[in-house]
Amino acid sequence: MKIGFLGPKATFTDIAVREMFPKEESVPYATIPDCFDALSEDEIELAVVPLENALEGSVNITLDYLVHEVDLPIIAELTCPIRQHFMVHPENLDSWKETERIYSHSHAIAQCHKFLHKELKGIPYTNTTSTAAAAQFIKEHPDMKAGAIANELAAKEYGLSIVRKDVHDIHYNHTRFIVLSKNEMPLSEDGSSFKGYKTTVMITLPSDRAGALHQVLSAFAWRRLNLSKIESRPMKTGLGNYFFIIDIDMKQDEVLIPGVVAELEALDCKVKILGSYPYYQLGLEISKLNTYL
Ligand SMILES: O=C(O)C(=O)C[C@]1(C(=O)O)C=C[C@@H](O)C=C1
Repeated sequence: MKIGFLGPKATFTDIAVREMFPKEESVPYATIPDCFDALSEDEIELAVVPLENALEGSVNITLDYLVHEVDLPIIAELTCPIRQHFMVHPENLDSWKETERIYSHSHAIAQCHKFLHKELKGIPYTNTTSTAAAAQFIKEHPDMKAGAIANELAAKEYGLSIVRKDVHDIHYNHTRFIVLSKNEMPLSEDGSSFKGYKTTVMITLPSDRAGALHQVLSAFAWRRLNLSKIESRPMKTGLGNYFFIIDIDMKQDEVLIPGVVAELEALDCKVKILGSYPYYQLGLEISKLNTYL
């Protein structure tokens, strides 16, 4: 089975894939849309992309592609701990305090705001397509006074020196990744990483109706359906038009979820189920990193 992921080698997404699918072939793609396209065009059977970080919130490009650009179901969700480190080219190790530019994924930069403000105040950032892309760039530019924020595997993969470890603002830093596939794929319910099932729905409210969101939420509430996430995003059809993404804390059944969908449709809402899938909490053991190289 071929699995596409946000690359290059040694992104956090790559680590999530290695943890969840250790025996499968994996293929890096430069951007999140490239992963979606590769799956749509059957170059790969699964795609793994980041969805949400505990400190920085949703990865909007993933949400927007899921809703506006493709029709690909979510078949699993993987949550991984995220540890960010600041690294430079080994040739610049002694002079790292003279860093003139910091490279990383925008989410990673935002997760390390306190460190950057305190130790590298005022140094400009350049956003890259992933943390590992930043590490690769630093490897290829020893002549530049630059550093990257990335993980330990990336430091090893691209031969960089970590000068500050664990520079993310808050200890509890996790990112959720989603696995997409055109085909149903039985995934294991054994082992301690399996945590349960979720169903994700996208809901568009009828325009300008007072109390519409309240009615939507009560359709879930009186059925005692537990919601673990509710998020709104612009419809891209004009200011003030939003859709909602709601995670229901259960597997799709034959009664409650079809009931909620029918009730919402009767309220003139548009409802689309984006997936009903198992979710996993992966613990990244640092000792395992060496086996990935
Ligand atoms: O750049 C990476 O390493 C990724 O896998 C992407 C990503 C993200 O998009 O949030 C994943 C985890 C971290 O939160 C930072 C970056």
